[in-house]
Amino acid sequence: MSAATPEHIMQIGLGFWSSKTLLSGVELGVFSTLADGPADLPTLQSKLALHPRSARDFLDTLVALKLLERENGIYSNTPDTDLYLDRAKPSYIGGVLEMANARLYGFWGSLTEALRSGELQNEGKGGGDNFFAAMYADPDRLRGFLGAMSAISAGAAQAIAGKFPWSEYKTFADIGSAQGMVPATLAHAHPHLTGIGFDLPVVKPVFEEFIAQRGVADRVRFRSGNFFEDPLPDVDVIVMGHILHDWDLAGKKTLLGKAFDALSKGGAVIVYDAIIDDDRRENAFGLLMSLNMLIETSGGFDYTGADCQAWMREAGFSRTRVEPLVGPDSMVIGFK
Ligand SMILES: C[S@@+](CC[C@H](N)C(=O)[O-])C[C@H]1O[C@@H](n2cnc3c(N)ncnc32)[C@H](O)[C@@H]1O
Repeated sequence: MSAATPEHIMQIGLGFWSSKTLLSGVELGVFSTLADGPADLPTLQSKLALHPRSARDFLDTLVALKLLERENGIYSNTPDTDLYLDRAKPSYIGGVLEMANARLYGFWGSLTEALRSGELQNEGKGGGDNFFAAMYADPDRLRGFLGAMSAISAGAAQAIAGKFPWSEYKTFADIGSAQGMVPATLAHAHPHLTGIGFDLPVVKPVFEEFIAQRGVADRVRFRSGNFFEDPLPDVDVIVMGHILHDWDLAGKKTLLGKAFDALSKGGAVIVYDAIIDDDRRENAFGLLMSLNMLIETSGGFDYTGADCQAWMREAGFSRTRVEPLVGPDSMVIGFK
């Protein structure tokens, strides 16, 4: 029998110390600055406008957290932070962390209140605009959010391009496409495919710019629409990534029913999210994501593969299966 220790409890209980140190590092541009070249403490203190009191503690904390390296007093990025946290590189994933720092970090402070009230705790608290309306009223936040979605979905997009039998299909639509990471990745990997990114009208210019940059504008088009009010495009495959978890059970079932109606016979729907394991005890990220939906939405929640397959069968899909993608994400496929 293993002896009890407080270590695990304390690591989780004070986990926000490490989290916020990284988020402030991204906000201050520590990693982008060091991507220009290694630097010593006085140089960084001046370039990052840090007060002398804690500059050394801050940078050495990042060293101890294995997010920076230090040799003979000279700080540099690790290979990971240089690739993923330098704003000048296309591989930058800091958009998600900037969003977490600017929004979620504060909103999660109200988790206890949310658990008691069942009410969201973000910009929409107290009956304001819904999450997307509030976010999309500000062009900078719109771009930031859509870019963050691309960073979150890049790995899943590659896995979906590799794991689904695309050679059997010709057309697809990505419903709630954001900037278009999934359509761009699918079109790039499979030159026989043509696709549609379907999202709210305000997303169009950001989508079209991204698709042109990726060189697939001849095969991927944008369609403006509201997925609760408008019909979904008639295609062979419908993808819904990080969509179903935003909505309550009725909304989830409505979207799956609309996908079934729009698909051609023999078509398929691919739903991906941080799908929770059926026993609801392993995928901590998926369960935390569901709490994040409590903070961010009025009825959204994450779900297991068994839940989603049952909803798909209820919508009319005849065969369903779950396949892991990358990290905490899995896809649930339903065949019409
Ligand atoms: C959480 S993001 C997911 C983006 C992308 N599928 C991914 O996985 O990275 C949800 C997307 O749904 C879009 N959306 C929200 N409500 C919508 C609606 N009623 N009709 C169409 N799109 C909507 C948002 O604009 C946003 O791009």
